[in-house]
Amino acid sequence: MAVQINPSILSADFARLADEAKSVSGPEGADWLHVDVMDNHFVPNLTLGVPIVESLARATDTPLDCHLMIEDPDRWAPQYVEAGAGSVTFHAEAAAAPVRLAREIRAKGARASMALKPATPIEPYEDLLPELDMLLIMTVEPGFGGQAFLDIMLPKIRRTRELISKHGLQLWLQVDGGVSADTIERCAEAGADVFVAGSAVYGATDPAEAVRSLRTQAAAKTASSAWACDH
Ligand SMILES: O=C(CO)[C@H](O)[C@H](O)COP(=O)(O)O
Ligand SMILES: [Fe+2]
Repeated sequence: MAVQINPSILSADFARLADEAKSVSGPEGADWLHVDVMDNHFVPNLTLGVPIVESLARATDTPLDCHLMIEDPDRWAPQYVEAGAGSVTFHAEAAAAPVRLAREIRAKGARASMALKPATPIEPYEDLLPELDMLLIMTVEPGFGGQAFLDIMLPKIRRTRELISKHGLQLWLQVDGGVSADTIERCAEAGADVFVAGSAVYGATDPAEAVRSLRTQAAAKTASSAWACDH
């Protein structure tokens, strides 16, 4: 699979969401738009919910990648599929029944994805990987944009890529938090193929150019990485 760049609207102007979405759309633009849903319980911040995702889905052709940093995703995640999300990520630490939830998200027609906070290891979830379309490794503590990338997550990205290869799975490996021109190559080399970037895209003078440039960097590193040979 080609590398994918998913700008996070957490760093966009919330009063101009439709325009901000359009600013990164187009043939060489965002593969997905990353939508951070925070409930001030699972994380100490509050962003947006189902009605805004519904409006955003109508306002852009770019598919929505909803990252749910919320308690009780078992109850809420299916509603984000109904709101128009093409991919829904719930947190392993919050889901009561992750297998049942992933199956429900898929049955409703979206890609099912699970996220791990920095202190959550991948190993207990090895047997669940076939139930997922994407695994998200957080490279900051979830809750806020603009934080520094945690280099200590690189071994977890590598181990996860090894598990994906070992089981011959197609699932995508996403990284989220502090991904920028300075850090994206390390993530790509370690085995990530889907890159969320908030401040590195919406903090740039030209967000569309930032997407293109990040993709070029990641693709070059992926092509020269050992893990990509059997990808
Ligand atoms: O999930 C998130 C934070 O919890 C965001 O997606 C992430 O932080 C993106 O912002 P940046 O690229 O500026 O770190
Ligand atoms: Fe996110």
